[in-house]
Amino acid sequence: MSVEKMTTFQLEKHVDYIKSLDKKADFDSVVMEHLRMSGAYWGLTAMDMMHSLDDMDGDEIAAWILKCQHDCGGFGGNLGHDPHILYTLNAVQILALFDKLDVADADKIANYISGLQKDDGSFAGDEWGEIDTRFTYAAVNCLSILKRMHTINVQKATDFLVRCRNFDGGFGCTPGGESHAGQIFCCVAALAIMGALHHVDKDLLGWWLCERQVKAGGLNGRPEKLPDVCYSWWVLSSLVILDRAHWINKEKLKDFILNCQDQDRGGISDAPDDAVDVFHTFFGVAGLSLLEYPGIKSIDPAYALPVHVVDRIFFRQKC
Ligand SMILES: CN(C(=O)[C@H](Cc1cnc[nH]1)NC(=O)OCc1ccccc1)[C@@H](Cc1ccccc1)C(=O)N[C@@H](Cc1c[nH]c2ccccc12)C(=O)NO
Ligand SMILES: [Zn+2]
Repeated sequence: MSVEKMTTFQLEKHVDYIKSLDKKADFDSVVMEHLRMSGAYWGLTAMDMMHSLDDMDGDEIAAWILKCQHDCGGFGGNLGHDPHILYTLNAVQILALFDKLDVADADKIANYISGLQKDDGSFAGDEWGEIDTRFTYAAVNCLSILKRMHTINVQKATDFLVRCRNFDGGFGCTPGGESHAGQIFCCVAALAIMGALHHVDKDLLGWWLCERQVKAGGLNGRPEKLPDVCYSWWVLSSLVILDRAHWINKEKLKDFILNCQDQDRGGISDAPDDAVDVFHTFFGVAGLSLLEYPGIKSIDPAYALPVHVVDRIFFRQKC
């Protein structure tokens, strides 16, 4: 049994790592260029959880986001990139972080998203028509934040997700698709936002999810796979929504995530001693947040936004 170096959360190092990203023009930033909107959402949400969103220029970022919007209402992953439902969600999430939802035309965005819903209740990701439960989650999260849920057929959206339920209690990307932690998160979170969690067998799915924890403490995405920090989010957020989070060993998961930090340069990787990236840094901080690690703001397990942001959206007193 190797003695893992016991470590604490290196908050300041992770803040500096994320701030350094914008200036880098290395391989990663080129490869990730088409999903820069997602990268911005991961980095900025992590910054807010670490009490450092004020270090970022919200006005400059909001201006860039609006330049990524097309006439159809959808947002692309970067300037000049085609609109897609995933980046439209990320754009709206970032505006919510900065309390700048007022700069978005909610009706125009809702029109884009509702136009992607099919007769069977499913959602396409864009005009090319790929169907995936990820896109239902993106549609439902985004429209809920914009208060435009009435622009889609919620009952048919729910019926499609139920048709994607498997015998193991999990969900796949389409009916008959095998259960995968990422798809399970999307379906469980979307059902929670639509108030339809009664369609989920919490004990059956809770068992499948807690079985994702390996001896080393980390969580994997499917049976027999290696543990990966991002599954700390996909699996644990689903368990929190199903009220079964106490079925895993939280202490061992916390140590696994802390062990994936780069102690010197900051950032969190998918597994110990791997290269860090902004994606796993976000999902590592979000996992620690769900584990109620001291000094990290709470994150909402369904909206994937800090709780104070979700509260501001839904409970702001209209003066
Ligand atoms: C395109 N992506 C992936 O395929 C990652 C790759 C990976 C990371 N660790 C193990 N594999 N896989 C991934 O996100 O799988 C989780 C998943 C799968 C399907 C549905 C939802 C989540 C990553 C980017 C990436 C690529 C390569 C290495 C690290 C990060 C990615 O953008 N994932 C998306 C997953 C996703 C796509 N659509 C979504 C809709 C809602 C929620 C999540 C997503 C995301 O988390 N957006 O916020
Ligand atoms: Zn991962």
